[in-house]
Amino acid sequence: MAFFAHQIRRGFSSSAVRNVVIKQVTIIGGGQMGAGIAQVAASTGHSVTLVDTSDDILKKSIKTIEGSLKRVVKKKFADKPEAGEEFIQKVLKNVSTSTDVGSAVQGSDLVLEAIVENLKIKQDLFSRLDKLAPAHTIFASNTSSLPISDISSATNRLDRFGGLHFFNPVPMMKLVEVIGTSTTSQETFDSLLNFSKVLGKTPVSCKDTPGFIVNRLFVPYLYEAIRLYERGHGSKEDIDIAMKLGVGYPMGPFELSDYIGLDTIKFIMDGWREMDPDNTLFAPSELMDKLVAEGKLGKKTGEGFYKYK
Ligand SMILES: CCCCCCCCCCCCC[C@H](O)CC(=O)SCCNC(=O)CCNC(=O)[C@H](O)C(C)(C)COP(=O)(O)OP(=O)(O)OC[C@H]1O[C@@H](n2cnc3c(N)ncnc32)[C@H](O)[C@@H]1OP(=O)(O)O
Ligand SMILES: NC(=O)c1ccc[n+]([C@@H]2O[C@H](COP(=O)([O-])OP(=O)(O)OC[C@H]3O[C@@H](n4cnc5c(N)ncnc54)[C@H](O)[C@@H]3O)[C@@H](O)[C@H]2O)c1
Repeated sequence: MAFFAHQIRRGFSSSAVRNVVIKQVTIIGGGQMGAGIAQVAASTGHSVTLVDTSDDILKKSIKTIEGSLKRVVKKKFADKPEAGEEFIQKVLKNVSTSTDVGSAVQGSDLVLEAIVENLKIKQDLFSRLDKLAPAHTIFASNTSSLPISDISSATNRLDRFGGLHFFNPVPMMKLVEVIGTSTTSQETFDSLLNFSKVLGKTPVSCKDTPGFIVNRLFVPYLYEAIRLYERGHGSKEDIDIAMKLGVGYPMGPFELSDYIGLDTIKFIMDGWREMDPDNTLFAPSELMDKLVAEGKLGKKTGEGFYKYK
């Protein structure tokens, strides 16, 4: 950590902004990840504004949050259902929704982006936000696979920009990867670390390298699983059982891929192949391409490697 902090500090710019205690959070993108992050931030007393492109999507996000909170209170308030209901209402009160990013970022200490995994779309969003958000506001991206420095390059707040990579499902997964680029200031990095802790998560410090820590190790494993299956070395059911019972993973690679979404996975792999075309690790999978082309994207569409319903 000392070495890493030193590396980060080297890039510290002359910004006058000091440690920001994050109270008010704007989350852009109310999908799987954005809704989960909004839930956890609101549950820990933050004032959250969730932004998406339509009111219908935002209604669905709030329904998802409500459903997940019900699962949380079932355990947390097992003997006190009234207290559980009170908790849910209190948390929901902390979340407001908006389709207007301009007004949503006013007064915000942190803008956390969890929209589609597309560099150009993320850059366009942040470039716009940079002109609208207060000077002290920290920007962060939840990207799984894009360099944070490529996203932040669309802004003039390089010292107040970092990565906060959460894991799916956010309410259950304890880890947050905190990513500092060579220009992220120490103050910004510390604010993001503290924020992750206040959310009840365990942060780890990462450099802005492909896949950070988890996905750098995880992607080769997932991809080798699909190749094993394509070569006929094992059924997907047996590969899943093997990894659950042999290594203690809660989900096998095919179950997990269906859970993450095959479109997200394909998007990430296609992007990495574009950046490093000769790396055999990122070679395309016929089966994955076929499933995505057929709209079999995993749990969310009712079918992926497995059928649901
Ligand atoms: C195959 C080839 C593919 C190649 C592709 C390569 C490219 C890959 C690219 C990477 C993609 C991006 C990845 C991303 O950047 C990073 C990630 O997020 S990776 C995903 C990490 N997540 C996991 O690994 C999840 C592992 N699974 C689990 O931990 C558990 O299975 C689970 C999800 C917690 C569910 O638990 P289970 O025991 O299985 O099932 P239950 O339903 O009984 O749940 C247990 C317990 O948890 C409560 N719960 C579950 N979900 C929620 C929720 N959303 N909100 C609230 N509570 C929840 C549930 O109620 C249960 O509570 P209990 O009954 O015990 O009180
Ligand atoms: N799915 C995962 O397991 C996972 C895990 C960690 C990180 N991530 C990353 O999190 C991000 C979001 O992933 P997700 O799975 O939640 O995606 P998702 O498709 O579930 O949600 C994305 C949401 O963003 C909205 N959106 C798109 N463009 C927008 C814009 N310009 N302004 C406002 N809203 C916009 C969409 O309407 C959608 O509701 C991606 O960068 C992804 O790589 C995903």
